[in-house]
Amino acid sequence: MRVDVVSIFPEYFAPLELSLIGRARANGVLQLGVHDLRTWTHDVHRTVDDTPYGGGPGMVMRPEPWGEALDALTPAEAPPPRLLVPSPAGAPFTQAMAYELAAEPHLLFACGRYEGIDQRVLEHAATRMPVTEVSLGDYVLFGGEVAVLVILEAVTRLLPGVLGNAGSLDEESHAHGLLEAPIYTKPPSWRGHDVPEVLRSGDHGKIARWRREEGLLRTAARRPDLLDALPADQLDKRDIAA
Ligand SMILES: COc1cccc(COC(=O)c2cn[nH]c2)c1
Repeated sequence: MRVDVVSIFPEYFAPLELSLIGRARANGVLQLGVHDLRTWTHDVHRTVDDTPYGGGPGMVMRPEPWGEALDALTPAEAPPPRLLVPSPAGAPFTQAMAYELAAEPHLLFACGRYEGIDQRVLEHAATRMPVTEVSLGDYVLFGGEVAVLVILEAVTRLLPGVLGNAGSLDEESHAHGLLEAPIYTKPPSWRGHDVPEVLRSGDHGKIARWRREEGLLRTAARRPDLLDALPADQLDKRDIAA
């Protein structure tokens, strides 16, 4: 997968050299390009923002530098990249979207700052490539950079060969639309707290049932919204005989 990121703070992405994403790059699973938006400015002050039409606080990112940046990063002959714009006004980012993005050959991230990017940038881009504004949650950050780090981590770990034990993918939270059950390791007793007996029983059927039950109870307690989203056949309300 190729990923390009455009930002006025390209140094935000230095950490990507480290940890798993660094390994993904090393073994060629991920090609990452980080670009400074100011590359595509031509004035002596390298201006990327201006005041908002219609008034209001803050500044807006000008369309011209973005237009030239997206042109430069959208190769004419190859299939167009998918443009992702982290934004408080975006569609919720979910594990399902992470899987969807992990299947894309080329992602192009636009990091907004200030009050945002002139809307015409997205309108024009949409005539050449798929454009998705994506939200990580109902709060406002200074800019899209941190959101891109989150999305890239969620997506990269789904790429083949990035996670050592692929098994850990299909049992994690949100893999089945539910929260994961509690997990334990040695010692069997620690500061008076014991590991649930069932997990040490060796009865794998019983363990699987216990984990599903615990996952359902946790989901009902912390994320009832996820229960409502479950396909009917996956959830027998009696399962949560609390
Ligand atoms: C595109 O314009 C802007 C403007 C301001 C901040 C940002 C960064 O994104 C967020 O703040 C965000 C993403 N998910 N939840 C919050 C983008």
